[in-house]
Amino acid sequence: MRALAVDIDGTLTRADQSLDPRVFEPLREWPEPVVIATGKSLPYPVGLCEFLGIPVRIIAENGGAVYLADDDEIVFTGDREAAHRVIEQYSEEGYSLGWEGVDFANRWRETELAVSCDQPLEPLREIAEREGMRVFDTGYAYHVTAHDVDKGTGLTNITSRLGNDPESFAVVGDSENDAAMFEIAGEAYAVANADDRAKSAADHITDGAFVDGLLEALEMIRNDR
Ligand SMILES: O=C(O)COP(=O)(O)O
Ligand SMILES: [Mg+2]
Repeated sequence: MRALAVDIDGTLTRADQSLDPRVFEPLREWPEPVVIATGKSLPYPVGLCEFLGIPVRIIAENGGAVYLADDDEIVFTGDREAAHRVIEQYSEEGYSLGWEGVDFANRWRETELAVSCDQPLEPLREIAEREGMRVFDTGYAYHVTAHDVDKGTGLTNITSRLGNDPESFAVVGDSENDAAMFEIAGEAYAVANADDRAKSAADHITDGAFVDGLLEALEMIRNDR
């Protein structure tokens, strides 16, 4: 059976972004390592692994922060200063990060910055490009991220530390921030609600959306043994 890397938003969640309780048992019982790969900052996937009751193996911040319980080390990559420069210029043009109240999207974020989808995307992309950065539109946030960081580099980092390779992983996700890991994994599944970029990088597109799609993918991965 392959090891597993799964995205959070759009893949383990329902349409309202709440965790679908059907993910608990299959992830707990998966016989190979399970990696939670997300654009969210570290506390979210750490908490998720702890509440699921699985070892903490995570790719956070779109690959900017990678932690493995196996060697108990966090590896950071990215260009936080450049992300700040992008947001500074974006603010000068009259826009903002856009999060209401306390900004939990960025509070613990260490290698990139995330802008609310309420804000305009095009000026953000233009400024990011000028600063040598890029923007991932996950459908849940716009992430200002360095070009040499993505969930694919995160997965490569994980596999080099686990002593296997990305080919030994099956991955499931829903958006353009998953595409890089889709391209290097042994098998890649986009759930039906995935964006076009994720769908075109995937080997399979599930019939079901959200966790219906995840469960369908897990069944196919099990049967492929
Ligand atoms: O943080 C986001 O924007 C999306 O998170 P995800 O990568 O878990 O879907
Ligand atoms: Mg997602």
